[in-house]
Amino acid sequence: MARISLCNQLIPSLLVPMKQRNHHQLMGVIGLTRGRRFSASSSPKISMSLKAGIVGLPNVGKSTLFNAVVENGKAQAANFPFCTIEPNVGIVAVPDPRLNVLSDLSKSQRVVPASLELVDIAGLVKGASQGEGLGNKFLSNIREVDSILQVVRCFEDNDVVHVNGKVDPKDDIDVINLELIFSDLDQIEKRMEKLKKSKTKDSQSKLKEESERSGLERIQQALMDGKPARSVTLTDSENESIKHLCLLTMKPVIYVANVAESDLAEPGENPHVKEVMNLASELQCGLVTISAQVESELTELPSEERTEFLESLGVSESGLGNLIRTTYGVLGLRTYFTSGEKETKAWTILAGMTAPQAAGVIHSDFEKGFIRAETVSYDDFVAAGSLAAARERGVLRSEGKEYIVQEGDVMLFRFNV
Ligand SMILES: Nc1ncnc2c1ncn2[C@@H]1O[C@H](COP(=O)(O)OP(=O)(O)OP(=O)(O)O)[C@@H](O)[C@H]1O
Ligand SMILES: [Mg+2]
Repeated sequence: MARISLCNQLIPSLLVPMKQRNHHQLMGVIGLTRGRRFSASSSPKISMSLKAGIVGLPNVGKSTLFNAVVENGKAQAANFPFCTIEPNVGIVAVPDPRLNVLSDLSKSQRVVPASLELVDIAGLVKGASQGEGLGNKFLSNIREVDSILQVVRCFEDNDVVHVNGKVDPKDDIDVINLELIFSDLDQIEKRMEKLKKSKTKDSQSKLKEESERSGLERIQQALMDGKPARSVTLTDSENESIKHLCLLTMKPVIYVANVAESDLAEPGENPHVKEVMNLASELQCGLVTISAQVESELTELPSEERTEFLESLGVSESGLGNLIRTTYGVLGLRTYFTSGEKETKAWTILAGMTAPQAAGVIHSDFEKGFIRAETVSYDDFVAAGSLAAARERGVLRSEGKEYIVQEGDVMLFRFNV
């Protein structure tokens, strides 16, 4: 079911027990994320946080981008007072215009967007997988993220030093990819040694180990050919058995072409960007063009001056919304909503999740005691104006345990505890 391996936990760790018993309609929960508590009575609540790591060579604009996104995320979602957990980890809201529409219709007291956690990882250099430039430490930081945003320098500026002396996106991408590949090869080798020595007798575990071994052998071959692990088609059991290794080249990648402000209006004219575009499609990666410098300057401006500045550069909006939405999409995530007077909230699930699993994202009790879900598509909800009106029109459906939650569903769960 889950198409991607998420090393970072997907389901929110713990939720405070519900006070009431028996049949409930869901609403108002309290979530704990990474040891931080966001109570229902104070405004910020974070449903499920997935990590995206900003990766790249040194001095390509990673921190500039991180600061702009996090600063902007804060400004956009003032309901995240704990935005920055550590200096280089920030939480950003996933912009979604549907939230305000739903909130207006339901006259909600607050809006809670889905969120992403962004990690600014230090620059990698050639030899990182052998420990060069603290490489092993940085590579282990990458192991903990769910997706990789690889910043690729596409701007020329003699005042900004390039570690390899010239702007060359293909070379830069190759350096990073090779280090990730080396690191995975190293890890696979160690794991294979362990599996060789395994004395497992029980047949179930033996089968598992067999799956792991065959999966790893195929990945190893691909890596030796310079291809990422994600390019290998694995069986479900192979996929499952290798998940625990959190292989770096298994993670989805988005290239972030960092361009000069003069290239923002027509990025396709820049030969460096063209090169990154070709590589992105060849390597099945996402692509976003952005100017980290411009985004960072935008955060310094009062909001009324931002549009003017963007217009002077020939663009109509900041690239950050697109970057965050693309990251969310590349992770194979879907959004469903709950919407009522108290709040309208976007919940994050994986594509293919059933109604009970989606309910479990809010609270594990909702999954255990799931009875049914009342659900209506976003468009039908908006046309009707409310859940009650949707029910009267006959567009609010009652769905059971097998229902696969669809993008944009507005849901109400009935459950028993
Ligand atoms: N699009 C751009 N156009 C021009 N200059 C830029 C652009 N993006 C970033 N820079 C400049 O590049 C320099 C390096 O940026 P930054 O510190 O963000 O890099 P970094 O990748 O985080 O580096 P490190 O790996 O060393 O932490 C800064 O001076 C920044 O202003
Ligand atoms: Mg930096």
